[in-house]
Amino acid sequence: MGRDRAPRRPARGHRARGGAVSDPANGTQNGVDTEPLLSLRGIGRHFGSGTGTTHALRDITFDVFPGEFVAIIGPSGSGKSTLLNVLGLLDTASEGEYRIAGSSVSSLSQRQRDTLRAHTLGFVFQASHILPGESAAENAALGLRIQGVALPERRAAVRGALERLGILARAQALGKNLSGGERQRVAIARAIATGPRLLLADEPTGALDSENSARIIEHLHTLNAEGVTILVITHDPVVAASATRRLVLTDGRIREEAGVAAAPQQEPPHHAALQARPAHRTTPPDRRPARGRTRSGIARFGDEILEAISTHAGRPGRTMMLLFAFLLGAGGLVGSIGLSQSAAAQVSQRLTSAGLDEVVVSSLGGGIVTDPASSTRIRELEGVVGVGYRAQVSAVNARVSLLPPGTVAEQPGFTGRTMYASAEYLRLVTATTRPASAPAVLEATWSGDVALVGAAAARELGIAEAAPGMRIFVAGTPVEVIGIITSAGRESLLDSSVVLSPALADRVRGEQAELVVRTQPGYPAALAAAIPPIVAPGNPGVVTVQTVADLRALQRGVNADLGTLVGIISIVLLVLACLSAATSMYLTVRARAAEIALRRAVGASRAMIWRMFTLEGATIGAAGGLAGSAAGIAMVLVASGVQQWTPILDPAIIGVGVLVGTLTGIAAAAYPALVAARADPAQAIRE
Ligand SMILES: Nc1ncnc2c1ncn2[C@@H]1O[C@H](COP(=O)(O)OP(=O)(O)OP(=O)(O)O)[C@@H](O)[C@H]1O
Repeated sequence: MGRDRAPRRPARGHRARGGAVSDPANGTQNGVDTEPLLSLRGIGRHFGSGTGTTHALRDITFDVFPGEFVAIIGPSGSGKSTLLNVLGLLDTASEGEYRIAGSSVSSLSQRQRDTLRAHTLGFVFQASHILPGESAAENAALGLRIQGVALPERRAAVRGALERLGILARAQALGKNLSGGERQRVAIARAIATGPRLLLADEPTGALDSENSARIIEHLHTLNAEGVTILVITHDPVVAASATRRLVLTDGRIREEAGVAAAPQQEPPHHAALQARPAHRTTPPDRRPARGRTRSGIARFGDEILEAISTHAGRPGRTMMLLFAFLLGAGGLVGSIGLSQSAAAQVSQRLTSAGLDEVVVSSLGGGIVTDPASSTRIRELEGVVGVGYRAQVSAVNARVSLLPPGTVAEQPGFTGRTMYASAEYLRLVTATTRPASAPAVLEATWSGDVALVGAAAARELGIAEAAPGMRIFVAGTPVEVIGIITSAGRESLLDSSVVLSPALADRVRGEQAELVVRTQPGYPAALAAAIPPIVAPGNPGVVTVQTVADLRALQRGVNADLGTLVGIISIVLLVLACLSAATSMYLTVRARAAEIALRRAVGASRAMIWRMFTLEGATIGAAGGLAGSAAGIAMVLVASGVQQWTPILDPAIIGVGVLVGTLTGIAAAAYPALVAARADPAQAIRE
């Protein structure tokens, strides 16, 4: 259907029903177009179902021929916008047949509909839907960008369109700085830059004063005179009067306004601008720009990335928030990887410094270890360099303070370690003291209750120097500080330790007593086997011997634990970053509904919209990842500096940060991009 025969293309004042088509072979008669550009037969559109059904359009039948200027008028709610959306392929009719240039739209794929919208149709909306952060020229180029038209052609077409609308001088002004009239002219420039055959305009003068309205009407007529078919929805009687044909919609039904054939010949009374309206042409010239050169896939992708970046630049507040979310995620990841690697290296370094020359002996209950005979027997074994003694004192037992307990209301608790150690132990771990003789004094039982204090412990306790009469209190007992450990040697914890003399052992209980046996290189394994029967001949099973080989297994365990911990922290941080970014992007999609609809209207496919938001996520994620890498590296450097570790920073970690940021950005954008791609443009354009 839709091919009712009529003798020739009606010049003006067509019937509302049964528009004419003749000569299907070429659609012309004597050089005059006879095939309708638009043909509607029995079109209906209803929303909802059952008793709540709204019939917005009912049995709409009419044709629009090339070169016509048709006004659709009607009261509010009569279905005008719905009709325009159906005509513009932003919405689909519930029933009837709609043909554009002879092709039934119901047989077209979504992609073909997008292409048809991009190349054949141009839209001008009541709210001009100008992108506020982009210049007038960039706004006008939107359709061409979506079509992938090469830059020189794009520039030329945009320049031509802006010039025709008399707004070239404002080409570089941002959309948000344009006046209402200027916006609408840019919107028309955007619509015509792609060289459409049909311009669909919804209340193009609705928000304008009479002077600006007159200019817009003039421009529409100039375009019409150049061959663009115009279909305009309007409440403005002047626009309606200037059309060559008027269709009236009432309650979703259409009728041709009686006696309109002569209407276009009359000059509208109060728009002087229209006096210059050119005569209506029957055969429009083909105004479509040559589309020989479109951008290659890579160049288009580059354009899309630039567009994503420019979108971020146009919304600095939101961009900073998103950037911060990704910065935290990627920074946490990079920082925790760097810190765990540095910490693992530190553990390795400790173990290496323990070297292959150490055996640690402990026993159940500790009695065997504390027996001086055990040390003497071990010392006699081949390969033994020395035997040192150490024992921990639990914090509960130690209660170290500078002033006697109870003399001041509250004393800060000492957070370091309290231990017993023999002078030989201090020598074996190569600790140094001031005075150098302090370790020997520590062991001499006649010296009474004395202690050595590590440099960091001394700072914490507020001890400047070991001096006669300088005391601390350990479990309420006054203890003289006889020296400061100036260098902790191989046992770095000594720095923050208080080392007590054995004379205190009867009042302050020690635990985990151990003998540290320093050996010649290569002896630990043999000594580990030899020591238990020597120190506990009757029951060697109560003796535990640890060598560095055991500690290496421990190191692997520690590294694995650190790795797991880092993994969990990183995943939590990334998930949080992803969730907060996804929320923000989802809100953005909602806020940009009109922009999405506009892009769909000028020909963007669903895939393009999906790509646009995904690229926005990827670019902000990559930027956040880069910033996060920098922050993470700074964190590792600062923490290592404070801990006096050697920072371990693999340069590849920057790449990891950027990659993880990008992937998180894509993941965050996935759902919002899908929502955007699926958005109903007809619905969004109303909002
Ligand atoms: N998505 C929708 N869901 C439900 N009802 C809808 C939807 N779109 C339009 N309608 C209804 O269809 C009818 C026609 O609406 P439409 O917006 O096309 O009218 P209009 O003539 O353009 O009105 P106005 O001049 O006020 O913009 C109205 O009753 C409207 O509420």
